[in-house]
Amino acid sequence: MRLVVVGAAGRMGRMLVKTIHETPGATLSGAIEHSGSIALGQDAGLLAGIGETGVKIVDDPLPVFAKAEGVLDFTTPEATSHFAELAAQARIVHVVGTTGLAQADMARLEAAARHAVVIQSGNMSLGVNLLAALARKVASTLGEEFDIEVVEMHHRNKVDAPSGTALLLGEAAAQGRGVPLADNSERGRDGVTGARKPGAIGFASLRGGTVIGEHSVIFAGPFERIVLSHMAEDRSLFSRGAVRAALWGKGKKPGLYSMADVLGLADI
Ligand SMILES: NC(=O)C1=CN([C@@H]2O[C@H](COP(=O)(O)OP(=O)(O)OC[C@H]3O[C@@H](n4cnc5c(N)ncnc54)[C@H](OP(=O)(O)O)[C@@H]3O)[C@@H](O)[C@H]2O)C=CC1
Ligand SMILES: O=C(O)C1=N[C@H](C(=O)O)C[C@H](O)C1
Repeated sequence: MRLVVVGAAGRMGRMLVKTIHETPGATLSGAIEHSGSIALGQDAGLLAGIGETGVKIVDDPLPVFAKAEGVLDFTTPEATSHFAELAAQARIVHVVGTTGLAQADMARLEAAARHAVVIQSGNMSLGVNLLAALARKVASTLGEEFDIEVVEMHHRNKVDAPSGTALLLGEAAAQGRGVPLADNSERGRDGVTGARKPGAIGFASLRGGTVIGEHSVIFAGPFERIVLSHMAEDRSLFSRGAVRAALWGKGKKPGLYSMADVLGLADI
């Protein structure tokens, strides 16, 4: 499958280039960065530390998408909205790992998914998607006397909070409870907040150092706590998930899919 990496000079972009190189059935057919990026003109493989691939980083996605079958996108919400439109026009698989997506960005992905396969997830790892299924199950089993808190820690350069994964886990817990997350989430507590609202799902974000990604869903009840946790140990966890998603998406009907669909976890 011919794959393009957008944001090819980023932390995930470089990891994606490496993973494509290591994956049978996948080939790097293009690498995109924004105009003005200092990476333009560089070989994507050299930048990723795998040696020369002959694929130079360029800033015009149109001719690159026209020759590809899929695009792997871990960039920014604005860039992802733009790439969604272009990928839909080219009818190629769009794997979206970008987090911090607003409702309007999700609406653009939904519109693109009418014409092409879009696979979007705040976390591409097996472990986190399994954790989400477990959080849904635990939340559906316990009553409101168990308070739910989602805690995450990431590296100092992460720009969005709560993380996409924290929101995915919060959404799973809300589904388990049978309530909409939007009406029940408590974010960014500071000052005299008053007592915790019954039924709230709380979020707390820590930032520092080089932490790749750590998440816990805490169910705090009377005199006991259940803590479900996941720790990412290497970014290749996410890039391998993304390449697997692209290969899975090839030949599927247009639509908006999740990593749970790719991993066969949607029904558990
Ligand atoms: N779903 C998942 O499993 C995972 C999701 N992520 C998410 O992926 C995203 C990227 O993370 P990370 O790699 O750490 O971030 P980086 O900032 O390292 O990478 C993003 C890259 O995209 C580039 N970029 C920005 N705008 C454009 C554009 N218009 N066209 C092309 N390239 C562009 C940036 O360039 P420049 O730096 O010059 O601005 C940068 O090189 C984040 O939202 C993060 O949360 C991360 C890991 C796993
Ligand atoms: O920005 C990151 O690094 C990560 N972002 C994703 C998120 O927001 O959850 C996934 C992973 O935790 C790493």
